Amino acid sequence: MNQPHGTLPEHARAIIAEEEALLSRVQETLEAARHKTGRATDTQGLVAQLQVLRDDAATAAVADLPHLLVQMTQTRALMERQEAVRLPDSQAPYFAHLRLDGEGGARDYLLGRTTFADVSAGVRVIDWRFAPIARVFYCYEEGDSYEEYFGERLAEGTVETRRLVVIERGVLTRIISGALVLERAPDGEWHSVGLDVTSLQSGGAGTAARPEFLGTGKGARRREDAFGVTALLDAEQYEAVSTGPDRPLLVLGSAGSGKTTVALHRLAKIAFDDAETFPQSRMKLIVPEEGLARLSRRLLAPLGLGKVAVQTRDSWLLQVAKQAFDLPGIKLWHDTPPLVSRFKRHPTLRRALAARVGVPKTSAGVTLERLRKRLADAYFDRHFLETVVNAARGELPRTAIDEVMEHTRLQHATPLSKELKGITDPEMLITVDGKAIEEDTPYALAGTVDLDDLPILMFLKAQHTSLGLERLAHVVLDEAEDFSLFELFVVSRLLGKGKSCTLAGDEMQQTDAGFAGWPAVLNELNIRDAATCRLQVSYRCPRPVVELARQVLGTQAPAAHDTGRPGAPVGFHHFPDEAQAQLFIGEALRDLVAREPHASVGVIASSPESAEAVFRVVADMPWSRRVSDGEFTFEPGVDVTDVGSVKGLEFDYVILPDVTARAYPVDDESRRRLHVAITRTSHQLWVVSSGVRSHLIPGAGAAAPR
Ligand SMILES: Nc1ncnc2c1ncn2[C@@H]1O[C@H](COP(=O)(O)OP(=O)(O)OP(=O)(O)O)[C@@H](O)[C@H]1O
Repeated sequence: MNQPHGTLPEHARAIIAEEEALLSRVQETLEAARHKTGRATDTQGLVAQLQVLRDDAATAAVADLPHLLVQMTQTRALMERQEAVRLPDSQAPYFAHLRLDGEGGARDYLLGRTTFADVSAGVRVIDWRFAPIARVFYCYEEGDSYEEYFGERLAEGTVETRRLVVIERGVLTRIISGALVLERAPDGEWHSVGLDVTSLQSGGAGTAARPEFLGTGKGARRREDAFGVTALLDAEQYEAVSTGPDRPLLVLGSAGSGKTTVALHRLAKIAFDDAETFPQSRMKLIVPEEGLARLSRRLLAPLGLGKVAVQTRDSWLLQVAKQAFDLPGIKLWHDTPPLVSRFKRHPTLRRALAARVGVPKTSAGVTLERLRKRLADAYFDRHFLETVVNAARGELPRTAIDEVMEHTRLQHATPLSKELKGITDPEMLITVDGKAIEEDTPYALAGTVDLDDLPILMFLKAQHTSLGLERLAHVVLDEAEDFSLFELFVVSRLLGKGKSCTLAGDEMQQTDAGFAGWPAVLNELNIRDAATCRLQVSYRCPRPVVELARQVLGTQAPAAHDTGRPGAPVGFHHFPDEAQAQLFIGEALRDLVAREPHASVGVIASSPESAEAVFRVVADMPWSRRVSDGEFTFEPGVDVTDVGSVKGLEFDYVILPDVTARAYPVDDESRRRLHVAITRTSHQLWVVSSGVRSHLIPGAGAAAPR
């Protein structure tokens, strides 16, 4: 597959020469522009640039006009604000090369992150968000005829060249032209290598890896982030990204199909197309977990969206609740029993509570404390709780009723501090180990509010009066299947009349039972007319992983459209006891990290406790990290974590250390949890078990567990 430069065919060498010459020209032109703006005072430099642009515009072809006009507008705006001109980064000024043969003859366009044109030098770097040219790039193949509106006028022509290029630290290192992939080795020699576009981002094609051997060579060498996914968006994704800013959009698709990618690129395009209506300060991304919040911030920065606020659902809820109730703080209880939490998040509670509230008569009594008491009345009403549980049709066990009542009783008990207010000596309110007297006792719950209650309390308040929340210009909800109807209700209050929002989700990844369904989600947000796109291509996971994930889902699995690219087979390893399994994992990790020091590895346990146990075997290694609060660093190395923390994330290698019958019993929720863990894999997956292996893994025995 590997063909060195000397033996490359003539046309491949011509492509390399052409791309290298083009890059040199761009870098020289950029250098000159930088020199010009650096020498003059800012304003003088801008005036000069505007003059050049005007001259260009006077002689430009139709296809050039739109981006020249954009650049003129931007330059004028900068002049008004007395800011310096932003030029593309000459270390990586663009990521794609498009040559169009149209009415004015052949023209080269380079897609990058910042627009820059010097038409006299034949240099046109176009921001990928800039519609007419970008649309041709994303929606047409080399050799296709195109017909697109450039401004008011219809432009026609042929796509002569469509190439992806990787420029790292100012050097061209990769060219992809159709099926031809050319790579520059560190010694400067060019080679032709095999094509696997879908895995470009993570390093290359699948190899003939064996299931019992961890490692496919992907993490052996350092990978630069030069080849951003922006260059790879497929036509379907680009269409979704280009949905008009006012239209709500629901992005659906299986794990790793690019939902987050689409949502974030849409945000970038909206901000670019109409920065005045959609300033970054009024756009927000809300995600269920800290790990995904951190990843999203990293992905937003190169898209120029560093000022968009990214919040976890919990921190967002607390922030809006404080605003809605005009309180500096709310005493939260963070250890809500899982069943109580599930009850409070279930869609049937939303319906039952709406019916119970009835038509409000007065806006008096909407303080947090008053509403908290009213909500407690409902939680103490056994008949009401039974109605909710019955309506859930088996998704909520009957034991939830007593658990909710007991939990509410503890939260509404008189705080110990009040009961003991006769005691004036503060020393007497401290235990021998220095803790407050109610700590670690049921009294600690007294006077607290569950996080899950915050949206319910806001819902109750909104029945009487406005929540007084600041409106947002655009909201993105990632992993939208994890938002309860009450939370969506609060989101709808943030959107106001605009309704500009993007929801990305996959019902197969809901972490707890009780997803209301997409129609109910859209209904709650009052966006029944939302555009919907269903992404079909599985980009993250190789085929063996996709197939296992589908088998684990069983009858819940949606119809298959695409089963991913070829890749390493899944390794199944079974041991009589846990200690053996952990030692085996420790050895395999040491070996892998020695061979592939730049790989990212996720050891994803079924629970935090199990993650803690596995971590012990590698805790002393400098490359191992125990990630418990979503504090991922996204550096090479091994993250030992649990399935509750990894939604939306991905690793080159994934090891599931405890796929036992106890950790993943045969029920729908376990199926979805295991499916989430499996689909974090971008290269190779190992499923490790001890004792009794989970029956969710198909062909127990046939898949050669050891
Ligand atoms: N068109 C594409 N070509 C190549 N890679 C892509 C493409 N679109 C997305 N990817 C890559 O696929 C991976 C998964 O993308 P993303 O995280 O957006 O998927 P997702 O559907 O949100 O996943 P999840 O369901 O796990 O949340 C990322 O590495 C992303 O960069």
